[in-house]
Amino acid sequence: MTVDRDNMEEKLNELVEFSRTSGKIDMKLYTEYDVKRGLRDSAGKGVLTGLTEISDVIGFEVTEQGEKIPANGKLYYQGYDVSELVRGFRNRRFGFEEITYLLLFGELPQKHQLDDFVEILGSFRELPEAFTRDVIMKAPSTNMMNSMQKCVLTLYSYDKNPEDTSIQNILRQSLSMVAKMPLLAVYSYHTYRHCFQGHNLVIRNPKPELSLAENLLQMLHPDGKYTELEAKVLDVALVLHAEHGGGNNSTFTTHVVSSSGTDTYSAVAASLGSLKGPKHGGANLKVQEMFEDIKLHVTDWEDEEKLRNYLNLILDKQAFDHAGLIYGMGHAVYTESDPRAVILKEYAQKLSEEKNLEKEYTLYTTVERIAGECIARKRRLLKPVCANVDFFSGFVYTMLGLPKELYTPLFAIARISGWSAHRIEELVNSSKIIRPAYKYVGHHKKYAELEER
Ligand SMILES: CC(=O)SCCNC(=O)CCNC(=O)[C@H](O)C(C)(C)COP(=O)(O)OP(=O)(O)OC[C@H]1O[C@@H](n2cnc3c(N)ncnc32)[C@H](O)[C@@H]1OP(=O)(O)O
Ligand SMILES: O=C([O-])CC(=O)C(=O)O
Repeated sequence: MTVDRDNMEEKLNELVEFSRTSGKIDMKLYTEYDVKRGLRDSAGKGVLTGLTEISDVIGFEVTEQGEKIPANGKLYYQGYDVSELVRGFRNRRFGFEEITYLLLFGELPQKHQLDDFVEILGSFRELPEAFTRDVIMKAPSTNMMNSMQKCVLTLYSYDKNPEDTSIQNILRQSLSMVAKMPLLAVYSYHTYRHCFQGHNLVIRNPKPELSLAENLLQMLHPDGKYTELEAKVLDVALVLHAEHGGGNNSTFTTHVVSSSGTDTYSAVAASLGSLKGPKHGGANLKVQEMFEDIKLHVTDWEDEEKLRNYLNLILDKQAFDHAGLIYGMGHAVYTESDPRAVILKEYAQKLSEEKNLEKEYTLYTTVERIAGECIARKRRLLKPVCANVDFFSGFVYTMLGLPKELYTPLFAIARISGWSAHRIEELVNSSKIIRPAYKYVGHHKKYAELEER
């Protein structure tokens, strides 16, 4: 049968129109039934759906009178202030491994415990035989997050015990995932460059004695070389992205999916899908694209008025991707500041001085300042809007020579530690399937035979 493409397009367009109109719900009903849209109350506060000891995300202070006021953000991993943790291992190589241990087991490791843990991770840092050829290089993708999802799902087939949801088995699978994630990302990237851009394909093996950050860099660069500074900054970035409470979209996905009793590979693939979204981890790539767009349209970066006008056009859906969002700005919890953005901003400043990119850094900080005001005014927000973790990360990665295709995968390489800790916490504590309610607001109808419709 030959397909009439034009006719098919028309038929599909009709269905598109049905999809647009049939599911449209009157916004007033959300208020009438007090629906917690986005699982948030009318003040924007998240609905309490779980308890966790893994991390604490703080965006407000409570006064003696019990009033909640915006404050500089604080983030604690298992009770430890993340800013202190980052300062604490300034001169050590395995910050991310140490933090992964902390998130999973609740305490900072002693020296011998960290050494053993690094050795265990190193032993998992290899792919099954011919996996790169048979899985990563087959049906390559232009998006590394999708490529990683495919790889994660396929690793199920290579696991001799994939379905067992005992904590022992889930921990084994989780550590294996933490160790393998950089390989999946970097090899997917090399494959993409080879298949879509015609570059030579160089696959470098991981080295068990190197940290995860060092391994990532040595596998990424064809000559395997990297500087100590590059490895250190990347290690810090991974630590800062490793965990953010149970309510963030990808970790909540981990909770939802794990609560059904599914396997680890399915849970990780689902969380990767969530993290990819531009309102979540995918924002780091969007920020970079947004800045390219701003630079194209506002030539004088010091002209604050022109920058403000352009940001307002973005918010009015008249510029950039027409989504009405200034990426890298705003957060569901933080108000005055996101502590991770504060740290990444410091690195951005230092690196921009080294690379003679001070003008670019100033553009970022100007947009950061103006965008907060513009968003608050346009969206009539009473709380301050700050830069989030995604605002400076892409700029930092670019200065480290990391390609934009790997920005969101880098987030995933880090956040797998948090997802794993939360998956275990979900299964240790709760046997209750997560199942909120949706109120039916349609109309019941009488069935009509095909000929009578
Ligand atoms: C790792 C991370 O996930 S960090 C976040 C990364 N995402 C981004 O940077 C994308 C841009 N930012 C946003 O879209 C939002 O700030 C989010 C998704 C991060 C948080 O959204 P919310 O929890 O709804 O934030 P909040 O309650 O403060 O928002 C209030 C209103 O301001 C809007 N708003 C908040 N930030 C922005 C922004 N950067 N640009 C435009 N509008 C914004 C929200 O869309 C919301 O409008 P709505 O009520 O009509 O939906
Ligand atoms: O907590 C959130 O909503 C988003 C998130 O994952 C983060 O900021 O790291």
